[in-house]
Amino acid sequence: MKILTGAQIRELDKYTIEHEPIASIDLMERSARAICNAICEQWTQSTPIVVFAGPGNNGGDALAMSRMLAEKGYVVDVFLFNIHNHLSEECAKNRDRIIGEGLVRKFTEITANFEPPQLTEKTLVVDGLFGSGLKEPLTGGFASLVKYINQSPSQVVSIDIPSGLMTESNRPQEEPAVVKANVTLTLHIKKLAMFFADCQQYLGEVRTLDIRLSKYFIDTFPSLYDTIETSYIKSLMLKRDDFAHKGSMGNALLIAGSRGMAGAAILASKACMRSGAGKVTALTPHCNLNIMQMAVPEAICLVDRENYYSEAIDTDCYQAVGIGPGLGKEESTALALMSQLQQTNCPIVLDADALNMLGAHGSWVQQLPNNMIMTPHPREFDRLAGRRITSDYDRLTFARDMARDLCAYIILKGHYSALCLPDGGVVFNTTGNSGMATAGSGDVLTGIITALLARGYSRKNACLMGMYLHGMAGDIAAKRVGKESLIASDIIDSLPEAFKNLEK
Ligand SMILES: NC(=O)C1=CN([C@@H]2O[C@H](COP(=O)(O)OP(=O)(O)OC[C@H]3O[C@@H](n4cnc5c(N)ncnc54)[C@H](OP(=O)(O)O)[C@@H]3O)[C@@H](O)[C@H]2O)[C@@H](O)CC1
Ligand SMILES: Nc1ncnc2c1ncn2[C@@H]1O[C@H](COP(=O)(O)OP(=O)(O)O)[C@@H](O)[C@H]1O
Ligand SMILES: [K+]
Repeated sequence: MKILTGAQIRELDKYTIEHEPIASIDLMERSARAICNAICEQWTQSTPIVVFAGPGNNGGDALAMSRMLAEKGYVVDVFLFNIHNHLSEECAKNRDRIIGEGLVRKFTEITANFEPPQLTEKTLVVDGLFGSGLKEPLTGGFASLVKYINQSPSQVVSIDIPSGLMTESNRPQEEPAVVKANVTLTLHIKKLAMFFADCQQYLGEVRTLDIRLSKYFIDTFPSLYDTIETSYIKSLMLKRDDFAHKGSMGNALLIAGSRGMAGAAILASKACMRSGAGKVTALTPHCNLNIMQMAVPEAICLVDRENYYSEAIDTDCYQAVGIGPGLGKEESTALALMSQLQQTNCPIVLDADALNMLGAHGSWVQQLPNNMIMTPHPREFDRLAGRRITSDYDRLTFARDMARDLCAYIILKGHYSALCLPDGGVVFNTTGNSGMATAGSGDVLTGIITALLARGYSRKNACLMGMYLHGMAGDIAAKRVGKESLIASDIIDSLPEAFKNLEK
């Protein structure tokens, strides 16, 4: 599903209104009906409802919804904020309708002073102050109202997006004036901010309500942001030839591990073997040889004479190389890494310490050959970027620019990992769960993507499939062992079932 910016959503609304065609006020009725139904599913008529409506169409939705809830027998008190004596056309029409019907218990239009109502544990607050039209952070009276809502013991439902939250960029504020919702009922399409970790505290449970906006517009309008579709991933699956042999199924090399970090190499190599590569070779320090051979007997081991990776090797016989898990950050390792990158011609995945070493030698990042795949978690990305980035939107923007400048594939890892492509596009992954927040999960991802590259998937497809399979295996593992007990090996153990799901 594409993700549209606030400006694009306004165009989508406009296009739907012109081409369905449907009057703007009727589209608002449709949104309000969907919101009303969602609330009725979760709260009974015995719940007193307090609605805060703003001056724009978000407020219009809230007013229309209040009328519908009142028609269904809910006790509704409505506060419409019209401080500047200017309401959007649809908001004004809905104010007139609400007054005309007279079904809500109390309707107050605030033009100056506001006496806040009592909000109790029983009250349901509906926040329809501001939606996708918010232009800047809330201040003054609106900020005080948001604070009042957030300090109350009431449940809060936000219409479209919690008021105060921007649809895209939200920079850290000292005292953020953003409603903290328990449930966000977002209209038709999730907003970009909903994919960021730093916005989750405001969103609560996000439910997307279908308001039948133009499918044609969404399908044909170019968008920078997209989410992975299962059907698309299934369509990418390469068939195994009946006459396949291990030499034709890809030879993958992993450069991983150092003294005390054999586990990273083991996890990456096992995941690589489980992801379809014909042969996996691990280049690892001599001190880890025995444990590697015992833990992953299927893998071939090449040995570095030091306790860490110290020397680049010839990679001509491999179809893909994964570098980084547990590598350590010795200066000679960093030099070996740079030399390796210059002399390796096949696709390369850079993870963990490989990224940290590049970050520590700032100028090296700009010298990277084209087409690198990088899989940083947020802190690793900040090291690569050479500065502490304070918002998830800024980090994503930085990663997008870096992917374009370096012609690289950057997977910014997180709950919704984001693949930034050389053409400037971003694809969010939708599989995976918090059980995967456990050491070694990232090493598994490196192994999976390296295997897929060796198998012959393009860089883009290996990244998409890798993120998806990794998350799906994590979801299968969470069902089996629960999120609390999940460890990285469980993700590997669930890879067979994840692959089987894609073959169905
Ligand atoms: N038919 C449709 O189009 C549909 C629209 N839909 C609904 O409409 C919502 C979008 O509506 P919207 O575009 O009217 O914007 P909205 O979020 O209500 O805010 C605008 C108001 O806020 C004000 N304002 C802005 N920033 C401010 C600030 N910092 N501090 C204070 N005020 C500020 C701004 O003032 P102005 O800049 O105009 O002076 C204006 O008055 C969307 O989220 C969805 O709920 C759905 O029903 C689907 C069909
Ligand atoms: N809350 C979460 N939801 C979904 N996926 C997660 C979550 N936490 C971690 N992951 C996934 O687990 C992996 C963790 O990688 P990383 O931080 O590099 O771990 P490590 O360095 O320990 O191997 C990433 O692929 C990430 O997307
Ligand atoms: K809102």
